[in-house]
Amino acid sequence: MCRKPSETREKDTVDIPRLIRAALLAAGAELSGLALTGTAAWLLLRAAERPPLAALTVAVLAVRVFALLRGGLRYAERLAGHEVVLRHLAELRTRVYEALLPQRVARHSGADLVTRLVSDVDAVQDAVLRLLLPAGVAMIAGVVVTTVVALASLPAAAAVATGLVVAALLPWPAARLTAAASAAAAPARQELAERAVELSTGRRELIAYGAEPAARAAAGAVADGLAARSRRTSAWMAALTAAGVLVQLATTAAVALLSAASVPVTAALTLSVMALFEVVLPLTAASRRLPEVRASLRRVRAVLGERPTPREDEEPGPGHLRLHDVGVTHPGRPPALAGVSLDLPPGRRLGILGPSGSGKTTLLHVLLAFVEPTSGHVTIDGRPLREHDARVVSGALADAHVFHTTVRENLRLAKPRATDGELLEACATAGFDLPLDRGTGPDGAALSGGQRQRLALARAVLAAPPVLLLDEPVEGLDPEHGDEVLARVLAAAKGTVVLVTHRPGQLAGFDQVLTLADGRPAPRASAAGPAPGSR
Ligand SMILES: Nc1ncnc2c1ncn2[C@@H]1O[C@H](COP(=O)(O)OP(=O)(O)OP(=O)(O)O)[C@@H](O)[C@H]1O
Repeated sequence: MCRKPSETREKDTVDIPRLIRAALLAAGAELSGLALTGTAAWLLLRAAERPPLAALTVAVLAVRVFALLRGGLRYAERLAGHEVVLRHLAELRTRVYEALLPQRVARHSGADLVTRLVSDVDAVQDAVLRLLLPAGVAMIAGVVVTTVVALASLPAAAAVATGLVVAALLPWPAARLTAAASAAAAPARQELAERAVELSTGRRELIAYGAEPAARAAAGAVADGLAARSRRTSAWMAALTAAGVLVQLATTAAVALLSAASVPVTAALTLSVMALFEVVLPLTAASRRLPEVRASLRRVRAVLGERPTPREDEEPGPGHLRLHDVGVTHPGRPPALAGVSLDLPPGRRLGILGPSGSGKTTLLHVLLAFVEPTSGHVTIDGRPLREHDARVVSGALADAHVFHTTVRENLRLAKPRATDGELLEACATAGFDLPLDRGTGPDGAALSGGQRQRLALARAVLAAPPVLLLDEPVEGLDPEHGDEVLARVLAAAKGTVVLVTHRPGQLAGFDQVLTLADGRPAPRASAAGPAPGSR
């Protein structure tokens, strides 16, 4: 479903007129409630003075009208508020889904996708219904009540205005406190998640070496630390809530003392002001969601701002890669890659050699845009690599994921409309001979290590990208069989090939060899001799 840019921009914001209508209805409902409280208080105290019944008739009628209005307006406000938000959410969810769809494999994990599609979009609902609308309603109700109090007593109105301003400021420290607490807790949360994953995925080794109790205790200690931090934050939040109640009581008492009006009117104003704070004070608790909501909105905007991936019927670019003085440094570590400059016109064959830990995989990850260089830059067909069409650069990585489905579906990831004939041809090239209907098990556990590797290789062959990256693709196979498979894969490859290997013999016929040592190119890059089975 394609939209014109103007149409897309139009849908970027909530429908403002509908939102204002919802805010006015909500403010009407709250003001009816406050008027009901005030009128009822006036009626009780005035009735105690035993006036003629006619003096009470209007108030009796007003109580009924306000009671009906409050219920009716509340119902209308819920309808209007939810209508505006749900309409916007439905539209937004579709657009986020469309924006994520083409990039789901390359850029976001499954959990990340769910977060972006569900929680982040739901945050928009919270932003409007729990924060924006209540804040608008509190403001309208505050102004109206202060004005009404001012008709009876200016000092009392000044006290109400002051109390409201103080109460309206409380959400800010609450939001900052929550943001600071969640930022401080983030490393511990990450550590807990990592420890939980290790406890689960590495349980066999932990049990075999008797290290499971210690690992469990270490995870427990991190969880306890998080709980202690959360209790401290809750204590601060309780203090802020108590401060809000104190402001409410002080303002109410000030109105009772400063009002120069009759006792029934003073009672009506006092109770209305007290009830008014019930509209304002919940904003303090609601504002705790503010940092989370802002982060979600940022993520939604980021997804919508991502460059739309070209459609399947569009031709991908030729894939001319250029690396200019590229480096990658992980925090607190020596550079994993430094000073790598390469020019790889379409059809070039580059071999990468180097001892373990020399940066070979890091370089492939840079070429796939999985890792952002910390220095230098990479272009493809003259544009920044980040903007590349995911179909231009792909390949078989050493730790390629095998999805829990069938061989066929794992292969179709590379080419969704491939026929069984094409799938079998790719399998033959990669030396993979399991039936297409064979289940692969979770994480490919139903396949042997070598079968997983060749399945990943068959997937890369099927994708036939303009730039094919191969990270030690036949390392687990016996050398003779591995060489045969590699020769077939190289013969089938039509475009650029970047091959990482520990065996220089596999690079015969390559145009260029880059040898890495400690992340840096070794002084001389050489052309290699004729290739077995290459062009
Ligand atoms: N995410 C990371 N955080 C910190 N250091 C990293 C990270 N990834 C890689 N490194 C470090 O960067 C260096 C290069 O790693 P890389 O995986 O690129 O090496 P390699 O040449 O592919 O090794 P091998 O041949 O063993 O696969 C290593 O010292 C590694 O420890």
